[in-house]
Amino acid sequence: MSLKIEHLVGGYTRYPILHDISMTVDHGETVGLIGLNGAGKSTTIKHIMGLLKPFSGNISLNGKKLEEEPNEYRRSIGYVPETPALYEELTLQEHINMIQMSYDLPVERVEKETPELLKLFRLDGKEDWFPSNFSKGMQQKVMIVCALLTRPALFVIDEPFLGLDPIAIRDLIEQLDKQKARGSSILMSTHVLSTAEKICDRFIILHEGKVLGQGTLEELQIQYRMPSHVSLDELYIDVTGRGLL
Ligand SMILES: Nc1ncnc2c1ncn2[C@@H]1O[C@H](COP(=O)(O)OP(=O)(O)OP(=O)(O)O)[C@@H](O)[C@H]1O
Repeated sequence: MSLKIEHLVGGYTRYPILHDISMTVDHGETVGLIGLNGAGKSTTIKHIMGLLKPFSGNISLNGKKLEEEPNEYRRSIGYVPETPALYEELTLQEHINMIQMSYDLPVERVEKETPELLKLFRLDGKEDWFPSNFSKGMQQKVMIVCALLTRPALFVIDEPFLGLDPIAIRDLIEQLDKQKARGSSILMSTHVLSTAEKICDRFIILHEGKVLGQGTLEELQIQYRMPSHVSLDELYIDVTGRGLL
């Protein structure tokens, strides 16, 4: 699955937040979307998810825009938002059942994988509980389990590491690796650059609604004339610092 964003101008009101954003996430690739608070990461993700309409520009999955094949487009993406969105009146098991039905997932596979994933994320035994009463990190895990069950072609994950404990982060990374080995692509926004450096193939640096740079760490080091020992953290602070001047 490849995601292509071309010359996206977008935002919430008539004043654009994103200015001429172009980027791609290729088949089987993990791309890190990084940028300061307010840079436009979540806004970009909301446009990809079709929650906001572009003022101009195109967003396509395997060449198809959301308007062309809305169901196929939406089913191809597993979205884990920054703020978990759960149904107050549904139990954990009912959330799983709803995902199975709405994505028309094979029942046997869901019945086999659900206990494994719930155990992995230490949510086992809580099937009859209401996730709306869970802690923020536990709610995030419910969203992650639901997204993993759908085996999407593209994972879009907003700030995956902020609410999770270190064991859950390790387990999430392992699960994403497995999905990637099956050919899924991953786009994640994150501030945790040391982890992003380990797991992302490429990075897109957003700054004030514009793409300041993109590429592998090596390509960014060359682009910004920095030595090869410079970490993503150091590079990012230097580059965004220059952008702020
Ligand atoms: N619902 C909204 N309505 C109007 N403007 C918004 C809304 N949400 C965000 N913005 C504005 O859009 C800009 C980009 O915000 P966005 O949430 O995309 O940043 P971000 O890069 O995800 O930041 P963070 O790292 O803090 O999550 C900010 O100036 C913000 O004030």
